[in-house]
Amino acid sequence: MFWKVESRKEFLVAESANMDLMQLDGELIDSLMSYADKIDQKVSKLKRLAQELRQPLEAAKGREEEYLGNPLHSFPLIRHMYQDWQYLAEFMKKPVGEEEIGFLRKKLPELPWQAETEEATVYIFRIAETHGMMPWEMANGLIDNVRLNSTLSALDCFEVAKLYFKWGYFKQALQWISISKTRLQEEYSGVYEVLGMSGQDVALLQARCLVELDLRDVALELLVKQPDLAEHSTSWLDQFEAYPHMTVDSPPTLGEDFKRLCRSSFSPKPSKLHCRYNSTTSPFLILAPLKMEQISLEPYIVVYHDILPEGDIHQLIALAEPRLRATLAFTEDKSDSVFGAFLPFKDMNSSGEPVLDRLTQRMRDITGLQIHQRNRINIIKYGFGAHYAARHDFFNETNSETEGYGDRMATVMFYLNDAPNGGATVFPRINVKVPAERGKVLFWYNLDGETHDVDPKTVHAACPVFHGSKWVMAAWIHEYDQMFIQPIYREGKMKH
Ligand SMILES: O=C(O)CCC(=O)C(=O)O
Ligand SMILES: [Fe+2]
Repeated sequence: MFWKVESRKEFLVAESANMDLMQLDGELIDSLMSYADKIDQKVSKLKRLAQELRQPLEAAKGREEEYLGNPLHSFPLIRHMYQDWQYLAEFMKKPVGEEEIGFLRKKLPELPWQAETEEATVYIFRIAETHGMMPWEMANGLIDNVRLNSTLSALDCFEVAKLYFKWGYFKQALQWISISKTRLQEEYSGVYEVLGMSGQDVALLQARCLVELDLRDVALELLVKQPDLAEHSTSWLDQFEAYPHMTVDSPPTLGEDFKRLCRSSFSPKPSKLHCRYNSTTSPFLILAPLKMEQISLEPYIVVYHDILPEGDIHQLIALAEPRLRATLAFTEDKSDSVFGAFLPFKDMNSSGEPVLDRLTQRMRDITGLQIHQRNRINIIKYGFGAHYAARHDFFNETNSETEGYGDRMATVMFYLNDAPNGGATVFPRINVKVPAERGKVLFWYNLDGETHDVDPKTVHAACPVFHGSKWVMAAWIHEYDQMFIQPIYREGKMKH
């Protein structure tokens, strides 16, 4: 797996970036209001002028000849006609609110780009898919039995519909369009048109989806009802048939087991494993035994509870937050799984904070293994919709990391906050789900303890977070670092 830092995707993961975005939105709205006020002022000036200019005409009504016989009437008329209209032409031509337009133009490059907006739409898709939510449930803020205090607007739903259409999911696209239409209130249709969503666009996308689903008749019925499309409705449909939709790229694939485990409806079978106090892994534990829960024996997976002191968590998050960068994680087969903000430990370690030493020591105590503060410790923050696609932590191949330190034989992960809405770590092959709970530590071996054969059953993923965020600190523990503490080593079958 490779990491790539993508600074433009910040909006998707960093609350601070979104906060900046909200603040900018506020400034732009203020500027829009001031633009409207300026137009208002011009309009009322013009109306007042028109009223004043009309007065002599009103006074003369029905007795024009007599009226104009008075030089104090005819002179003003001539002067007015010669002078005033020239000035008025100038005044009418004068642009209004140039400053505000300039401000908006200047800010446009700071706003999210299309790629980011699409990515955010993909998050909606991923959450809907993972939790098997119907479009209307998502649009009403119902996710995995949790009711969020928010809804999606007509424009939002239309954007999601376009994404489903792009991927060739015509039925879902139609559902999203129909929600969008019900949210498109008549009185606001003019407003929506300004924002790039006309009734015509909606009807055409709807008709196109219907044609793709071999429902030309229904599509025709729809278009003839649309005043601006009725006349050419058949030629639209002919065109849609002649040029069927070409599916461009594909939606992220989410395994069935992944989805099943991520849902709150999943309840694990009672296991024969149990909880106990561990006081044997390292000398430290004799003094301070830790509450340990066995999750699986093969592969070996355990959870420790109540490990991290509040103060350390606070310090760590405070240290990491300003340094987080939006990140893309690359694997060989999947190149685009953005999953959150990420901070390599070495970037943070330069600050020489004692909390980092304390936490690394804690990891050593828990695992009984050697952990070095190189760049193998990461802090990850998952924002809305962010997840971690299923993969193993071992490489089972020769690369610069395995050559130098051996493979990633074990993983230890601290949950730094409660993430009750999504965010669990799941091992789809062995039906294991570990909810993200503050202060908990998850530890597992990726390789067989004796032979160091890779264990494909350790494939794991992080469920998308659909409300709030999830913070973890994870360390990959390497084989060669254990050289002096693990003398027993038998050659395995599957070793690279
Ligand atoms: O965040 C999680 O639950 C999984 C993270 C993980 O697998 C890793 O960092 O290796
Ligand atoms: Fe992992």
